[in-house]
Amino acid sequence: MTLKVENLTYYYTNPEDYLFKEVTQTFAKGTVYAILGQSGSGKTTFLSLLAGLDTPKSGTMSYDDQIIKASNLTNYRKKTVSTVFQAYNLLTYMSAYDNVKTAVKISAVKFEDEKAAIEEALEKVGLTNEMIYKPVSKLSGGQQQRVAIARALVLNHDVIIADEPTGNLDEETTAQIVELFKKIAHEDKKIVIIVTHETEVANASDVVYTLKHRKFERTA
Ligand SMILES: Nc1ncnc2c1ncn2[C@@H]1O[C@H](COP(=O)(O)OP(=O)(O)OP(=O)(O)O)[C@@H](O)[C@H]1O
Repeated sequence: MTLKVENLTYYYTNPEDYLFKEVTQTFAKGTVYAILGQSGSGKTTFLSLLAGLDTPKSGTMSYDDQIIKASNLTNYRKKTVSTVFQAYNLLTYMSAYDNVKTAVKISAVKFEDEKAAIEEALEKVGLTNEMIYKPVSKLSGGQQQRVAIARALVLNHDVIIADEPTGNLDEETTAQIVELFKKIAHEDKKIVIIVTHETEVANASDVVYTLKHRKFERTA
């Protein structure tokens, strides 16, 4: 399983003001990738292409050697990719359990034992039984991000994309969340791609790309 981009080019309005041009990269399962780059360099834009939220101006993206066409993006988002954001984006008046359950409901995926699947995802990210049934607003930032990660995991998609997932967290919690992403990639054989501006996150990742001068370079 690999996610590949080939000759990917993107600009918002003016082709000469491209953010990146003809980028070719392969993302393999079992690996955590960090994408570094200065503010405004285009990291979030690149992630939005990988997440199937936007289409490139030219070039292709493929998963498992199948080109993902614009007409297939909805399917790709439903079946292959899940996202985690800096701001957690949880329904804070609901419990962790209900947040994950809501994602399952929206996806329309049917589990044989839905409760067990939701509890398993929440347990995997290190939340105790006591934590998962109280309102998310009563959890710490790190715990809330774990809920968001469980929500991304429950559908068992192959690609997990995270945009500054530790941007609101202290150093120690950041290290724990990065360890969690590594466990997910290494043990569950997922592709994990993290946009970050934190060198500690990059240092802990398996592969680092830096978007600099409108080019991607492997820097670790
Ligand atoms: N919808 C949009 N329309 C036009 N320009 C945009 C749009 N979204 C972003 N941009 C511009 O594209 C450039 C790249 O933005 P992007 O958010 O991808 O950068 P980034 O590297 O993720 O930045 P940061 O680290 O600050 O989040 C910026 O100059 C931004 O102003």
